[in-house]
Amino acid sequence: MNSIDLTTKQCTPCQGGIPPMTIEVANQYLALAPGWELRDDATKIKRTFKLKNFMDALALAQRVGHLCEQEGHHPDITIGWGYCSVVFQTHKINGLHENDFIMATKVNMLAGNGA
Ligand SMILES: C[C@H](O)[C@H](O)[C@H]1CNC2=NC(N)=NC(=O)C2=N1
Repeated sequence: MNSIDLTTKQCTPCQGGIPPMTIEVANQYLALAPGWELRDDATKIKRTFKLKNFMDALALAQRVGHLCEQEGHHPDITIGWGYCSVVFQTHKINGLHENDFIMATKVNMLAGNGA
């Protein structure tokens, strides 16, 4: 599991009709996505990036948004002074899918090591 580089994978369309990832599997995927945490009974993942000010948070949100639009898998993003929080869920299954973790690792790569 740890040897898989999710950043080399693409999001695949999720049509629903499959069960969401179990918490056990989600925890294994989390090991590949440093900084991300499970939320809402393991139906979502979240990471909050700290930035220097409001405009840097806004800029990160824009960059994350463009990346996610390219992949067709979209986050909920919240920004404020000095932070940008990113949440992923696969809506069709009201829970987590590998796509969410692919995006988490791609966002990590884009954002650098900001915690
Ligand atoms: C049709 C379209 O591909 C889907 O509605 C996509 C769009 N972006 C999405 N983004 C996220 N985060 N979860 C989804 O289930 C999702 N579904």
